[in-house]
Amino acid sequence: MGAQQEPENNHHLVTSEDQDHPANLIPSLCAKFWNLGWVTGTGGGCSIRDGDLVYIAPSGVQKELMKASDLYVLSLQQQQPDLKNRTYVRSPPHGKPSQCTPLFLAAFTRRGAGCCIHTHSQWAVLVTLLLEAQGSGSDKVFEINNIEQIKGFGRGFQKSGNLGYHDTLRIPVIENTAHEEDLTEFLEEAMDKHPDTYAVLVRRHGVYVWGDNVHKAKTMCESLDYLFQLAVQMKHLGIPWLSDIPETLPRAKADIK
Ligand SMILES: CSCCC(=O)C(=O)COP(=O)(O)O
Ligand SMILES: [Zn+2]
Repeated sequence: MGAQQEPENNHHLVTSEDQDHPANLIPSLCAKFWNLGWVTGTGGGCSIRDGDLVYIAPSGVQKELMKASDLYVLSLQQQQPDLKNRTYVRSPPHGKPSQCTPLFLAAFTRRGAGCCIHTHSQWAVLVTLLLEAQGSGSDKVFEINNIEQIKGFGRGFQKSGNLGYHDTLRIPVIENTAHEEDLTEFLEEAMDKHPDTYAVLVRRHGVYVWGDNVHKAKTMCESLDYLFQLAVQMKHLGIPWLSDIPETLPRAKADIK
C-alpha cells in the first residue's frame, strides 16, 4: 500500500488516465530524453504549463524514473507578482522542486511558452566549448545556416511560420553559474537581447528550449540537438558553420533576393 495522499494536497491535479496530461507526459518525455543522453544522472528536465497551472519535476531525482505523483504544481496567478518565494498548489510528500523552476517560469511568463525542456546534451556542451575556444567575443552566439533542419524552428516570438533553408539560426550562449537558479537573470537578459530565439545555451552545462506547446518545444529541441551534433562534426572536418550557397548552384527564383 503506497503512502496515503492527503486530499487537501490536491492530488487530483496529478491523477489522470490521459497519457497527454502534463503529469503523465513529463515522466514519459523524460524517459525518452534519458535515452537520448539529455537527462543523465538527474540532470536536465522538463516543465509543462497547462493554462494557469505549471507542472514541475522534483529536484535531484532520476528524471527517467519519475512518476506523476512526484510532480509539483504551481499556479501562476497565485504566484504573481512574486515568482521568487514560490508556493505550490500541489507538492509530493517529500523532496523539493527542480532548481530549474525559475528558468522554466521565465519561458512561461516572458514568452508565453507551453513547455520548456532543459537538457544536459553533450552536443550542446561541446558547441559551447568550441565557441569558447574561438574566443574574441564570438563565443556568445551559436550561428549556423544553409542546413535543412533549420526549418524545424519557429521564426520567433509572436511570429508565424518557420525559418527557411537560407536563414541563419542564432542561439545565444550564457555563462554557467554555481547554482542553477542563478542562471535566471542571464537567461532573461538573453531573451531580451534575442527576442526571436526559442533556446539559450548554457556554457559547459546544456541548453534550455521552449515552445508554444509540447510538440513545438520537443521538435525544436530535437532539431537543435541534431544541429549541435552536425556542428561538432563540421568543426572536426574544417567545414564552417556559416556559408554562402555558391552562386554556381541553382537557386529557385523565389529564393533570389
Ligand atoms: C547533476 S544535475 C545538477 C543540477 C542541474 O544542472 C539540473 O539541470 C537538474 O536540476 P534538478 O534540481 O532538476 O535536479
Ligand atoms: Zn542543468
